[in-house]
Amino acid sequence: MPEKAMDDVMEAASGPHFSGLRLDSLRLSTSSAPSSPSSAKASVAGQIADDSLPEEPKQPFVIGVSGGSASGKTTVCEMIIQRLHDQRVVLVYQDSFYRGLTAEEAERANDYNFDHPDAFDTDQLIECLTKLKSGQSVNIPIYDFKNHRRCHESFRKVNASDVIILEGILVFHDPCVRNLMDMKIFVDTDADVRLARRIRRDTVERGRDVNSVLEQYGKFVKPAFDDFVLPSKKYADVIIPRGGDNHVAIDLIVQHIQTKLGQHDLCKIYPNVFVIQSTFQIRGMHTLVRDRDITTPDFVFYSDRLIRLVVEHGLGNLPFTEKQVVTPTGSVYTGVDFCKKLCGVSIIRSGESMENALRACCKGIKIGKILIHRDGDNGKQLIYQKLPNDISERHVLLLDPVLGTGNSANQAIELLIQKGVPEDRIIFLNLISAPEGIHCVCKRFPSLKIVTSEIDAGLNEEFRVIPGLGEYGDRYFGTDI
Ligand SMILES: Nc1ncnc2c1ncn2[C@@H]1O[C@H](COP(=O)(O)OP(=O)(O)O)[C@@H](O)[C@H]1O
Ligand SMILES: Nc1ccn([C@@H]2O[C@H](COP(=O)(O)O)[C@@H](O)[C@H]2O)c(=O)n1
Ligand SMILES: [Mg+2]
Repeated sequence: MPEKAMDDVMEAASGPHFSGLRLDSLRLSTSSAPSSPSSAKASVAGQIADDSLPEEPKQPFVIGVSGGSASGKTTVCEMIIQRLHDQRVVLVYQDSFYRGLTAEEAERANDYNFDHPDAFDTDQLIECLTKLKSGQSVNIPIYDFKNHRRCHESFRKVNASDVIILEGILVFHDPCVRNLMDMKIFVDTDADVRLARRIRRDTVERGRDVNSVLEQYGKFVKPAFDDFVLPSKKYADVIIPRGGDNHVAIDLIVQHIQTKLGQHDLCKIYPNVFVIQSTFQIRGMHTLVRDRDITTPDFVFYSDRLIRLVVEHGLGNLPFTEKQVVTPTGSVYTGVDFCKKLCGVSIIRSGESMENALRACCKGIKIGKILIHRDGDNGKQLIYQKLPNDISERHVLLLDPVLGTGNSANQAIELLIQKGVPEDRIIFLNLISAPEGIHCVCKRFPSLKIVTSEIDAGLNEEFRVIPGLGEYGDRYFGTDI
């Protein structure tokens, strides 16, 4: 199997995006960076015990979606995925595990019962699902409904995810498959609606004619539904009447999944850490800025968009006073007045990339600067600082797009506190944050707020954020070439 072919069908929904905390990559535990990678590793156990985190890496949440053919299983799954936009979700089709007919069988495909459990390679399905559940990536076969065969040249590579959805007519039939599921959903749609949809779909998408669809339905699909699919409905935790039309049921299911998955673990530990609500737009922008091949203008453009969102979110954490205005209709509108005593402080050099967004949101805002030398002296050397004289009376938005070890951040925050800024008046704005940096800053300054757009997996041996986006300042200011 050529490597390229596998890459070509790389699963988009499970791409290189790690917004969840991975305990296996949590290496740093003390409130300052360890002096060596080995000491970092050695401190893992202490950190986990300290923060009451579970010792095992989180297992993905597995959802089974069953129902008759054309009941709307795929449609329901796609709606769930759309609503779970801030989680990594992967959809696995039982259909991918159809055994595939020999040339001889394919000639008499009309006599083949595709609705019987034996038509699927269930052992292979169990192997794939078990691997995915344990966090490994898998190659899933690609099945062609037109010629009833598997594509032997390529696979669909599916990566580890937070949620795995397995859908298919018989996913509740085998007890071993059922036992891998955390939640079972049955899509219940009237038989006549299913048949009508199936005729339309199979003639349009699966290369069939109406007569063959009707013949197959009477001979195999309906009897198998009665013998295997319907009896498996009793295993369902949730039954969705009317499939994708039932928005109430789908919303309730999504809420349940979100509760099960919970917030980011670090937000539970540190209530002052805020990760902005993810959307496909935000994930798309992160995908672009993290791509090492993006051009500098595009990097700047999408970073600016993301930074603007972080800044707006950060401003939303400032205190406000009630204010009433009279509208042109003569009515009174009761709203709020912004907090006026503000200033920005950028940590040179990459923090300066966030100044424009701050200026765009807060007209005429004062912006101070701090330069900290990161190499040598364990990153604690303050080289330069220029801050507004009245900074102690202001709320401070501290700007640095990447929170790595937390050493520079702590140095900057220390300086602000020395200048008389109360800790709870500092909001630290990041684009991406490493869990190690969050621990480091939040342990030392528990009243300070951190607002970030994504929390990454961790730091590597060189204390660089992984997956991260490289040297932010160089990429933003075009000095990386
Ligand atoms: N609520 C719905 N309203 C109209 N058409 C639908 C609805 N749900 C599904 N369909 C259509 O019916 C066909 C079968 O739906 P699909 O979700 O693929 O079913 P399944 O995965 O259960 O076989 C598709 O062509 C789909 O677009
Ligand atoms: N070569 C094949 C394989 C399967 N089928 C039919 O597909 C149905 C399952 O897919 P759904 O998306 O409808 O769940 C199943 O009822 C098989 O009859 C086929 O026609 N040809
Ligand atoms: Mg389907």
